[in-house]
Amino acid sequence: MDRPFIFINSAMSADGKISTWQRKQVRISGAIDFDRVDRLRCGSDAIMVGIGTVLADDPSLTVKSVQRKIERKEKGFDENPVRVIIDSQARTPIDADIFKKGEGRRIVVVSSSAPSENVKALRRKAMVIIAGESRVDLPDAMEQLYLLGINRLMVEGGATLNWAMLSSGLVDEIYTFVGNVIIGGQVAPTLVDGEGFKDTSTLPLELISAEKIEQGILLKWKVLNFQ
Ligand SMILES: NC(=O)C1=CN([C@@H]2O[C@H](COP(=O)(O)OP(=O)(O)OC[C@H]3O[C@@H](n4cnc5c(N)ncnc54)[C@H](O)[C@@H]3O)[C@@H](O)[C@H]2O)C=CC1
Ligand SMILES: Nc1nc(O)c(N)c(N[C@@H]2O[C@H](COP(=O)(O)O)[C@@H](O)[C@H]2O)n1
Repeated sequence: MDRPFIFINSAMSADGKISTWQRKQVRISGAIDFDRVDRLRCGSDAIMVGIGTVLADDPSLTVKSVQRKIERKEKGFDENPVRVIIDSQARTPIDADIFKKGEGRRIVVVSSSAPSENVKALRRKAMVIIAGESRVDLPDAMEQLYLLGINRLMVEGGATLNWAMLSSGLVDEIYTFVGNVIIGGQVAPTLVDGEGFKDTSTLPLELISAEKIEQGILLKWKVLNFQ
C-alpha cells in the first residue's frame, strides 16, 4: 500500500500526559519548542488531527511564522499545509478554527455512515473523503491522502488517533517533547491511549536522538513496525 511518510509530534508532561483530565490544553512547550513545531508544520504537506482534538482544543493548525509562510508561497505552496481531520461521523463544527483561520486546503475524512446533512455542510468548508463504514479506515485514508499528493504527513494527536495510527502500522517516526510539568489525573490523555495491546506485546522503537530544549527534552523515535 502506498502511503505518505508519517510522523507524530506531541508535547507531553513529565508524567506522560498530553492534556488535563478535563481535556483542557496546557502549555507544555516553551517558545523554542513551539518554533520547532512551526518548522515541522511548515515542512509538511499536511497536518492531521482526530475529531477529539478539534472538539477539545479547536486548533487552527496554521504555520505561525510570517517568514515561513512567505517561504512556502515563494515555493508555490499554500501558506499552510493541508489540514486533515479524522472524523467518522462528520461532527466537526462548521465554525471550527481550522476552517476560519489561515488559507489553504482542508480535508475531512469521514466514514460512509456519517449523517448526510453533516457531510453536506462540511463539503462547503472542505474536501470530504470517505474511508471505512462505521469508523474511518485509516490505511484506506492514508492511501487516499497519498493519491492526493500528500507525501509527508504530520500527526498532531490526540491520544486515540495516535494509538490507532501506531497500532495499524502507519507511523514512521515519533517526536515527543517532554516538558517540565506534572499534569496528573488517572484519565488524563497520554501520548497513546486507545485499547492497548491485548497481551504483553509492545511496539518496538529505535531512539534517533535525545536533545535538551530549555527545561525539557525532545525525544525522536523511529517506529520498528511489526513485520
Ligand atoms: N499535547 C499535545 O501535543 C496534544 C494534546 N492533545 C490532546 O488530546 C486530547 C484529544 O485526544 P482524544 O480525545 O484521544 O481525541 P483524538 O484527537 O485522538 O480523536 C479521536 C477520535 O477520532 C475519531 N476517529 C475516527 N476514526 C478513527 C480511527 N480509525 N481510529 C481512532 N479514532 C478515530 C473517533 O471519534 C475518536 O474518538 C485533547 O485533550 C487534546 O488537548 C491533542 C493533540 C496534541
Ligand atoms: N507542541 C505543543 N506544545 C504544547 O505545549 C501544546 N499545548 C501543544 N498543543 C497542540 O497544539 C495545538 C494548537 O495548535 P494551534 O496553535 O491552534 O495552531 C493543539 O491542538 C495541540 O495539538 N503542542
